[in-house]
Amino acid sequence: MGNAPQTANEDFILRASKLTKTFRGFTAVNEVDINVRRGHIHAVIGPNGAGKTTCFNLLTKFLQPTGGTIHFDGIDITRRAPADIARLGLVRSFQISAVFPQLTALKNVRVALQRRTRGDSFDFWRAERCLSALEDEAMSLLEAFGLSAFSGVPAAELAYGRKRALELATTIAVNPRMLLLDEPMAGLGREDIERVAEIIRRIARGRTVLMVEHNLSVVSRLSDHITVLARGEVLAHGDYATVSNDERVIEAYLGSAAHV
Ligand SMILES: Nc1ncnc2c1ncn2[C@@H]1O[C@H](COP(=O)(O)OP(=O)(O)OP(=O)(O)O)[C@@H](O)[C@H]1O
Repeated sequence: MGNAPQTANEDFILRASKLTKTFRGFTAVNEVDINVRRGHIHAVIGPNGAGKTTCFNLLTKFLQPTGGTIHFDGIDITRRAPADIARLGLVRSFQISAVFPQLTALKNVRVALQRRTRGDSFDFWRAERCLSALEDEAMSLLEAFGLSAFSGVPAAELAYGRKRALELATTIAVNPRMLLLDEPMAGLGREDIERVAEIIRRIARGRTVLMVEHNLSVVSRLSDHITVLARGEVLAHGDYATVSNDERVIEAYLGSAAHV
């Protein structure tokens, strides 16, 4: 379907329209439309310098757009602050999680669960007794993320892939409606990639995921819908078969290290 227009009555949880970002006269993102369907895993891909990271930072409100609008579940969030949209349920990985290296995996998840029930602020003076009430829930989250054997291990001592899994577990603990992941596979070896891909698949049950990802093999297996950016503009969108057969996409990737 390439660049076919998307109709207004489809159930999009996130809608970015004509999103634009200019840095001192250089337009890094130019009138980009991204519509993310509720319950989908949506990937944003593109060759180096395409504007993916800038787009991600615009959607998570870490950057203010020069132009365009962003709606989350019908609410105009174009001018909202990151913490504000996190409260609405649109959460960037590692925005909330902040894994504490000296705390065990279990304590990290427990603190994150406490945060869900108490909102944004930590209250370290809360009785240890109260935190213990969340122990069972924390253990089952660790189990879901393949970390139960590491519950007593300080986060700092976990292998890289497991640390990534813990970060995702603490993000999910706050129960976001939509999760935005910035290159979740970056720096991971083959085995960890499989593990994290499975975690993302599980996370996506019952919520929406948008990810910027370089690993096209992962994108092809995980994504329901893909937006391809090149030179700050949307080149194509659709499922993997559609975009990977698009002449303009193939051309944009030629000469870059990755091929679709
Ligand atoms: N703060 C900034 N100031 C000036 N130019 C910027 C800034 N941030 C990004 N750019 C430029 O905008 C363009 C898009 O960058 P961006 O990092 O969004 O691309 P990307 O698709 O994420 O690239 P990569 O895959 O290499 O990470 C690049 O030309 C980059 O140099």
